[in-house]
Amino acid sequence: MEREKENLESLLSWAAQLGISDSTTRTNQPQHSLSSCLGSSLCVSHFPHSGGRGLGAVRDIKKGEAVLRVPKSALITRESVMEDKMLCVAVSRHASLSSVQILVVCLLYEMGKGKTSRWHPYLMNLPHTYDILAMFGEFEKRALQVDEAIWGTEKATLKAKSEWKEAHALMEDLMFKPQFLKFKAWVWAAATISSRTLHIPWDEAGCLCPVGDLFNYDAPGEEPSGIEDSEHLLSNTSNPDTILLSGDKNIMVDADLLDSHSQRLTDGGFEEEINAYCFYARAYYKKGDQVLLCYGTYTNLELLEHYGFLLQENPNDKVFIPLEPAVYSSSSWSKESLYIHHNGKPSFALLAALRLWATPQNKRRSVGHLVYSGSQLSADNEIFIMKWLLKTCDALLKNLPTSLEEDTLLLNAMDNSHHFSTFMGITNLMSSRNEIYNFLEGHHIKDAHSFTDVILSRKARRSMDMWKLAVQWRLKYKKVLFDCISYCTEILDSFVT
Ligand SMILES: C[S@@+](CC[C@H](N)C(=O)[O-])C[C@H]1O[C@@H](n2cnc3c(N)ncnc32)[C@H](O)[C@@H]1O
Repeated sequence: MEREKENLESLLSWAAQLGISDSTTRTNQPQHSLSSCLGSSLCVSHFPHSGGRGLGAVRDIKKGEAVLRVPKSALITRESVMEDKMLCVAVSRHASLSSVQILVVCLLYEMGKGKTSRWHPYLMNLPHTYDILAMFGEFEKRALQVDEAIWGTEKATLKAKSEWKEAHALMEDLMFKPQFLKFKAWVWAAATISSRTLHIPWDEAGCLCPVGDLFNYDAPGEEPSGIEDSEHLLSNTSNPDTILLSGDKNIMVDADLLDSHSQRLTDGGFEEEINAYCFYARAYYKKGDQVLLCYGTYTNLELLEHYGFLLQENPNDKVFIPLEPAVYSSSSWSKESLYIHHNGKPSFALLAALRLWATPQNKRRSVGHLVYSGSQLSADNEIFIMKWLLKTCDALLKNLPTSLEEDTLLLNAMDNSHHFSTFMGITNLMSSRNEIYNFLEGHHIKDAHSFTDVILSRKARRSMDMWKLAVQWRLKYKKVLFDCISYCTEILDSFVT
């Protein structure tokens, strides 16, 4: 704890010397006299329920106010790390590596320099572990229960493994110490890059931004000009003028639509004129509030994949349900647009595609204009698709190994796991306990005489943290299906009365 505090203090005074500042007066000048780059607008604080370490407001802050500036010279980019000639020459011999793989190698290279790294105070403050999907072991992966999420985890692990293997020769050329050559080191560095880089216009790999990467995440709101409208536009424009938003989440939208709503998906950006990364308040904050940053639009599974957390209330969460091939082929909606919203309502495109699919083939052309405007076609058509949706969601829920109630109980047990006997006591109330046995077996506590004496090892604790994320994710998934059933029931009832 004491060490953490010291590390943070050196980060903040080092940052002041580099010209990083939260002061409202604009200067990129180093502030040698200051012991901290913060204090005018922000301070580092702990927010246990929304991200842990983060940035809090030290005064009331207005929406749109500048809250932090980080000069270009402080950023870790491929370009800045490759000022090191040896690294630059070695990288040039491995042209097939992606920009992100090279940035991961750059980070490990700087870590290997220890105290001689120019970013040492920053590197000392990086998290030691991450709970991203690629870190999930077999047990945590299975705990997700839903095929789509299990495949996502497998894909993330395979991707990390193959990227590490491809970069191995470069890391050997650079004579990395054995601990930096390990897969574990690679996953740590790749997770750091995935969860902390910010967009810069000159390098698709992005940058690590000291102090700027202490902002925790806030989801973009549920504005009517959001993705739902964008989907609508996409499938109706023959040649959409597409742009790319939010890092590697390739959401294509009509540029005119975006301009017209002047929607800002992030609250920070690199500003050429002042050669610095600048951050602006995305909301009004009272003194003491956490000041948040929107990194982009993510579902909970994507948040788990890239950042290792999920949101209890995520307006951008989606649940995909299995659809018959004929649903996809009956309309031009993209597969990605056919989902159930976080609140249980089917997406505009899903409703439209189902309405069309439930229409006899020879009548589809004549109702096309109604479908694309979001109108119901007939009472029979609407009742049919609502019954179909309800049945599909119900079957999905029934096929999962645990119920919504059991997951709620399990999460409650996990929240009390500091007393292991309490954890066991609560889980005794669950009807299916296979998962509990697997956890106990995996961590050699199955045969403990008394659970009162059990203290979880560090490994078991980490596994429980990831298991908890998996249970939170599947519970959210189940809630969405459950809410969709309620939505369908309500619509069906409205036809009866
Ligand atoms: C850019 S860092 C933010 C600062 C970070 N909390 C730290 O201590 O360094 C992003 C990481 O913070 C955590 N995080 C950010 N926003 C969060 C939120 N709303 N809820 C939970 N964790 C969050 C996640 O671990 C994520 O990978």
